[in-house]
Amino acid sequence: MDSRHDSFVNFEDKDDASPRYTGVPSSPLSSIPGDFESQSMPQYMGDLFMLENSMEEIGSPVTSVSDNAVADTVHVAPAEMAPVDVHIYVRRSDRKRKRPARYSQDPDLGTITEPEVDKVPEVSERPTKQRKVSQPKTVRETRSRGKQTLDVAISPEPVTTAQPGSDESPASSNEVEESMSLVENQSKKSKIVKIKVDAERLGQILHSSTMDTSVPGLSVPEPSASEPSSSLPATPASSIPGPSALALPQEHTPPSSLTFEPEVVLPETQTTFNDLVALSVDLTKKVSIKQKPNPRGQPEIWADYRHHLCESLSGLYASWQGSYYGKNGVAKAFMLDGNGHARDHLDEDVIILRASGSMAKDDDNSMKQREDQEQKHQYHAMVNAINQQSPIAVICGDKNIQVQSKMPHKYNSLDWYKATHVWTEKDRYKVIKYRLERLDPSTPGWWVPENTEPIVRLGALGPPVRDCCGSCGNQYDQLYLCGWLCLNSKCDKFWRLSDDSIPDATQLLYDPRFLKQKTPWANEEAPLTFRFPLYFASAIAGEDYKVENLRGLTCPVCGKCNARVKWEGWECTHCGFEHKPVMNLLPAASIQNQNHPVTTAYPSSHDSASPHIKVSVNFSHNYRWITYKFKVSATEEGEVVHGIANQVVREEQEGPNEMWEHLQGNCHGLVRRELSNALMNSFTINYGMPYKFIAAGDSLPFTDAPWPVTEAVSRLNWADRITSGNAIEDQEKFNELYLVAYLQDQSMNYHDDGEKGLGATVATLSLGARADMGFKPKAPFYHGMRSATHKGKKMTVMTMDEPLPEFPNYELRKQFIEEIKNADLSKDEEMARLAEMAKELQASYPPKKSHTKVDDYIKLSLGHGDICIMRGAHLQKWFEHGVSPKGLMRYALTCRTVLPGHLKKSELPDYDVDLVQNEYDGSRIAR
Ligand SMILES: O=C(O)CCC(=O)C(=O)O
Repeated sequence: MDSRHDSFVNFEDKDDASPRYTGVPSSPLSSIPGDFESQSMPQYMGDLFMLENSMEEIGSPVTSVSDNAVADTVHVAPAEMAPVDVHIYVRRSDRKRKRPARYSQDPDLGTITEPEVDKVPEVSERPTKQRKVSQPKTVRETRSRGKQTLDVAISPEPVTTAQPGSDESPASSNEVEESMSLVENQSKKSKIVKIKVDAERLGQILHSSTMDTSVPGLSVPEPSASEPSSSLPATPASSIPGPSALALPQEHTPPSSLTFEPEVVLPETQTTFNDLVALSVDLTKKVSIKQKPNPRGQPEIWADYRHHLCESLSGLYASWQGSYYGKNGVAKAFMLDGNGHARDHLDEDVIILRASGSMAKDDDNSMKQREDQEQKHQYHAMVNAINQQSPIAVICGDKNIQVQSKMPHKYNSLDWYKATHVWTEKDRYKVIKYRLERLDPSTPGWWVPENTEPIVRLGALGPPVRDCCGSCGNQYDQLYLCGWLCLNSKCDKFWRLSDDSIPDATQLLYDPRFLKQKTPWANEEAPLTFRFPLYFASAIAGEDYKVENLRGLTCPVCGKCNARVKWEGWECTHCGFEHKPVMNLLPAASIQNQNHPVTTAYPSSHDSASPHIKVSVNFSHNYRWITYKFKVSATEEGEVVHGIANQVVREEQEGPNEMWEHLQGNCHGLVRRELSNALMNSFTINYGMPYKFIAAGDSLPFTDAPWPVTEAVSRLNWADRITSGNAIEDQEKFNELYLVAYLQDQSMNYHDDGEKGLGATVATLSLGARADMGFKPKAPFYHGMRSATHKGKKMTVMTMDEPLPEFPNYELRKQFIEEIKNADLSKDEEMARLAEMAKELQASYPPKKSHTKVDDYIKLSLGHGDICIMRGAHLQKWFEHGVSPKGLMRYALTCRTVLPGHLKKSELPDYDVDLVQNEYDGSRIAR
């Protein structure tokens, strides 16, 4: 199989060690010394992020208003705590009410969907009663990050529960339909009191009483005449955050028909709870992709294909498959596409996402989490991004379910973000989650639906509730309205509510104060625009061939990402923008390696070969000709010849130096071919007979070729003759030349040139940078095992190919092959036996010895002007070769003989492929 296209260009700086295909972070965690879990984080960062086991102290007493919509308890702080404030209210329950804001699985979306519209905390089926609650003592304000916040504790005084006009008996503490948990730090000592609260009604009351209607965007209904809102206790809206600071959506305004119980005190923190539920539901609403509204704008950059995106944004986002990109241990970018985690969130300013990894395909082919996510490199890279205040770029795919609007393109840049929180949650498995906040939220993002206003702006709700774990002592923000949770995955209270229960993962609603908090950074400037500056040719020789200067184009006109496909420069396939700076060429003199100077003497060899390879050497025409002969199968031989050129060869008239310099300026039409959602690594062009693996018609006549092409064909024919001993009239002449131009770091993966209908000899002239070329037997041949599918079942079976003596398990394999040949087995029996044999072969390998990897038999070091000839009808069937150049720029001019009959009539070229030229005879370099 031809796998030469499998390698993609990594356009990043040379020092980047990141893998090309995966979302695995690129770099070692060099910036994270030792055991990260035990590190203290800087005090000044304390407000900005949550980090497991970080030891930052916030100091202020923490009160958490907590409740999920179905939890039943009010946690009351112990009596000795001071100050003690009571904020409980009552309502009549509404047993008909739908379940609270909760997520449900929508088969259409295949993911979580918006909660039910009627979003109120769940109520019990029990009859309800009004409860009188003790009056609050004080409301204490504390200051946090320059904002007023409310610390609330609750008095341990008894709770009365008789509702006026109700004949129901007081509810027991078990009769709670909704609760709010007000917890002081010493949660272990908390006393639990259960009350009924009608959140909706409460919301109504509060809307009509404490809302500051002057807040822009706030929609508050006029209180109706029947509403005794004037009897509300006077709580200056200006003194507290909460509803006065909320911009509540109209649809969550409660109905105005309910009556108010004047004896109930309305605490401000409580005030927000019901609104918080509604707000949370509204903020986390999800709409199916088809129903998403149009965005108000367009992304700065966009792409149709992942490889065009990655090549254009390399250095910022170069993850061909994964959703995450990091470099040197710092998170750089995320790609958000598909469904994500159930509680992923993406609004105009905030993103919550799950760490990538730990997923595997389920039986139904969907990706499912299969194991706990651990705090690995990606986690630490996010922590580094937080600590270093290093912005993160976010790209959104058109399959993203969280984003509020329809994505105009397959991939769209969103914006730059601050990483603010990393933490661990738990569903079935532990999940690592991140919170990102827009770096500059001053103007609405382009993806905000047109004609809409944000529901609530960043920071408008004040800071989130923060509490401290009674067991591990760590402090965390409260993430969900169900209550505060310890997020230290090593703590015995991890992911437990204050009553020690584990929250129902399907019922979790984000606390809007957590979602919408504002995190100040010292510098909130984006480090780059997504439209990268254009590259202009450098005056420095060779600079234009450097990998970082080859990255794709983020079109300055339309924003489309276009990989660099043409040798001549960049083109936008959307708007036609072109950028073709004239490249500064590398002179032949620059090829000389001062450590290994090539002189007029026969150059020394830098090749290596396995001991079983027969090596012979000849010297002629200023080439050192080394021949490597080896068995390519049990019955056939093949050879690889390496002609190492010296200075005389290189400097010959129309020789390698002149060819090299001419080709750089005159070989037009080189392209990186687009093949099944990838681009071939290097630039290529084909002359003469069409070479099958390139689409027919992509070949040019030799008459259109620059002179070094026809010169190379002639020289390679000559080299084949003098190394094979064939007379010119017996020679199967080359009629095709495939020219490959490798720029820095481009390479060709292991492949064979065994397309059917090709002659037995393939020869290459190498120009420019030195390259390693490896030859090895194909893995199934070498190890005697291959994968097979039999009756729909995937299995590894032994191959029946006769092994070579140097292969592993040589004797055993021969014995097995004989056994199969002599046994009279049905196909099923044979496959079963071959599978058993493969197991036995595997078992006989020493521990840690790979049974898929194969080492090179021969490694050539090809220099400028060198010739490589592969000869043998079966060499390409059993062996493969791969090339990795080591310098800035290299050409390989490879000739084959495309035999008559190889191409269908329709594939035959409509030009003459015969080379009318003088045959090269090497006379100028004879020695
Ligand atoms: O780059 C080279 O030297 C060889 C190229 C090659 O293997 C091919 O064209 O198939």
